[in-house]
Amino acid sequence: MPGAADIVDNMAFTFNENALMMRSKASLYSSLGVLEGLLTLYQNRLVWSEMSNRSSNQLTISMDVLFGATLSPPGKFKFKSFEAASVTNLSIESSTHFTVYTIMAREGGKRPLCDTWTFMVDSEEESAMWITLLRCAIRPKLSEEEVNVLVFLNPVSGKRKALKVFESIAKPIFEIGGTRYTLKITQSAGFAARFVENEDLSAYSSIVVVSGDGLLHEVLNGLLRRSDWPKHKALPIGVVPAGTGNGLAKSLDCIWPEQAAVAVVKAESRPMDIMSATLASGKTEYCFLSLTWGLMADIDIESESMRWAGSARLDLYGTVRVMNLRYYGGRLHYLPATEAEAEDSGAGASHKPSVPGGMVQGASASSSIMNLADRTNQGVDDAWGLPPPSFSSPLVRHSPKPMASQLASNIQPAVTLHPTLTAGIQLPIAEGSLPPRWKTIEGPFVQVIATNVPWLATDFLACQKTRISDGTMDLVFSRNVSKWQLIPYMSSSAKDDYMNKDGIENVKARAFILEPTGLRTTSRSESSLRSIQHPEPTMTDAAAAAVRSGRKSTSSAKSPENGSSHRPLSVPMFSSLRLKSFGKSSGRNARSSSLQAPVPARVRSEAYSSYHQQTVGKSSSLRVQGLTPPPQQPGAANPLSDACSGGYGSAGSPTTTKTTTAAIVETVEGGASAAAAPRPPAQAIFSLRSETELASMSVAEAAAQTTAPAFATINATVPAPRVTMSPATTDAAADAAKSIGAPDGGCRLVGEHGIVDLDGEQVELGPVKMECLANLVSVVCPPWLDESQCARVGSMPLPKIVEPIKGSLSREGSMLSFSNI
Ligand SMILES: Nc1ncnc2c1ncn2[C@@H]1O[C@H](COP(=O)(O)OP(=O)(O)OP(=O)(O)O)[C@@H](O)[C@H]1O
Repeated sequence: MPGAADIVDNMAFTFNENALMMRSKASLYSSLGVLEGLLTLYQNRLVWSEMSNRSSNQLTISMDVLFGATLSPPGKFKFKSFEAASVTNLSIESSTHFTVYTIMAREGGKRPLCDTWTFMVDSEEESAMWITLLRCAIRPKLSEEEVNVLVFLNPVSGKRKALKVFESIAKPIFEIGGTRYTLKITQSAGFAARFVENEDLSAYSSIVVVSGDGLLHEVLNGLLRRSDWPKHKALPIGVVPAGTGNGLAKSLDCIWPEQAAVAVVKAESRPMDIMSATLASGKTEYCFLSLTWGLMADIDIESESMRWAGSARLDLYGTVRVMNLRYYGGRLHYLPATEAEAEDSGAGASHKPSVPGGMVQGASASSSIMNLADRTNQGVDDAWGLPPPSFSSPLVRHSPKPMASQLASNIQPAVTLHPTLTAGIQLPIAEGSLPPRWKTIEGPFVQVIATNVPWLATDFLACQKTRISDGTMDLVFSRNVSKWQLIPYMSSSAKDDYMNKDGIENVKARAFILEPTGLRTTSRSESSLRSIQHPEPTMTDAAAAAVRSGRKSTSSAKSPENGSSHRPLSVPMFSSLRLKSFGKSSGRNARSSSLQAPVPARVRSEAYSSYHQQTVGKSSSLRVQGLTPPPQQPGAANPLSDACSGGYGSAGSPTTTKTTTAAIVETVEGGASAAAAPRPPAQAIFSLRSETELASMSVAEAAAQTTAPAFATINATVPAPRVTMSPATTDAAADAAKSIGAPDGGCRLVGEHGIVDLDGEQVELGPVKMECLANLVSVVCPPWLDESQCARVGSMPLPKIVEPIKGSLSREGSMLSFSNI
């Protein structure tokens, strides 16, 4: 029977950018019993291979689906929930066993599958090291010490279940994933905004809300009101959905709280545009979701009193409103996106978000985590009956398929938009006064939606082709349309091909100005529509307040002019204009803005890279514009004004906001790359020499000679980042390493990104490696760790010697292949 060493000796592996981080013998708890094997951690996957004469099962877990690692008690455990798993496993201080946690998306929007895999290694130290390195691999951008997530929880979100969602799902997932957090339960509306506006945020690595879109809107605006906001623009912001509409979470394909919590653990982010809207009062609000005027805003705001119905309130009241359509007088001026912009964002775009890798989807609070034994060979029907996606039969390597939403990882920054697209345009807009390329559409309108995301609520697909970081927004509007034409659009069955047909018009725009003329009618008869073409807008606060409180008196009044069901209102009546998400909370915000707003009966809005909340402007009293950057400290760089130098429609520096794969948002000046830029690789202290070479020289000599990267000289036996040295040389090695600044603990860095000569072909080597000389266990020092952090990893108690890795390189494809098992 071949031993482990024989098997490993005969391994042939294809070397690619997937760097090896650790490998040791490990037994896997499975339905077949405890199987002996070899566990290998690569940067992008965890591979376990059985070492047995009888069978040679193999398990490959992609890092995309792996979100946690904890010590665990001996034996095979079946957990009923994340909470149970965390309570049991996190109380363990040392063990030779550890468990890894996976989560995978399922088709059809079903609750994701969660799973656990338990391994046994030779020593407690080795087990601890596995946990450390697994967590490094799961969240490659941040060390555990750097993570401190500021969590705001709105206890009154949605059906008031946010606390339960947090306690039973998010919190245990954070803990399992080694993610420190600071929880703030909001005491009132405005609590979170005040906190982020005034408190020192330097201790936090990201901000996450457990709520709907409304609280996120609050947080974004609080953040952008800070005088030092540019300092925080790269702070990721995310949402664990627990609200009513949850439009952002849906648009990010992250509607299950588990998915969102896992995304937070992984600390990955993606860019997102922001829309700025300036109210008539001069107050600027930032939105990440949409701006609605007319039908949608009415539904949202006027159904506030039906919050008890959860998200159904939007459907229920939506039906009422569609059956009793209102028509609003107004003009919509917009700057169309250029053909190139429209092509970039529209053609072939999916409503599925593009999400960097690593986003995984989760399970429910009531779901339980089960062991392999409970799942193997079970069907997919059982949410926990994972048909072992990663537990394959011999010779069939199975890599769990990344979730469907993991599309392009190279999210492009938002297209540069000029923050002065509407500057210089005077309101009211006189005939011919708009700059070139601007277009005007006359109302009356049933609705105008400016959307930055496809979904405004979990069941309302507003515009399938909208993309959250293309630097443009989609205007979707309806004018002379009947309720019957609207129904298909209002249902979630609306697809792209529905646009620009049957009364649903859609254009891509870079900026727009909405100029309500002050009238609302419930009739679409020609005479009614004609009669409101040129109303005399006047506005009183009382009337605005009536609108904002959703009273319908004005809309139902008879026209004194023609006796039809509409009439020019005694005071102009405007639809709600909502900034924010399709949630009620935003309505409150919107209303308060409106109340303070003076008369101007125009709305001006501009997305330069907008946060888009379903922002609001309820009524003529709102004026929305996207031009005013948040106040800044003197001398501070202002990405908004810096980008203002061109004329109308000209491009300037991109100003974007980022969100996570799941839900994380962060502002970035100059595009996604600024925030996404990897940390510089750790400094190379040693270069790696071939085994033979090192064996023939003393450690001190080797240390002295290997101060420069020398991967080009390395031959094909090198990719296993380890060399064999006798224990006698260990102390000397440690001393030598210390003398040139290598970390304590017998570990040293052995190189940085470099090139190896592989069968005559130059192959790029992965990240910096750290070699632990003391016991020949090699780990890769991830590029995001600096030298001292590597030292910390290296100084951990190290496992016993594991089998040396030998073998030869071959280029037989991109995946690791085992030739002999
Ligand atoms: N403790 C609190 N009491 C009352 N209101 C609060 C509190 N905390 C936050 N709010 C406000 O509640 C509003 C509702 O927000 P949230 O978005 O969380 O829920 P939702 O409206 O049900 O969901 P969605 O916005 O997705 O439809 C927010 O605008 C926020 O300002």
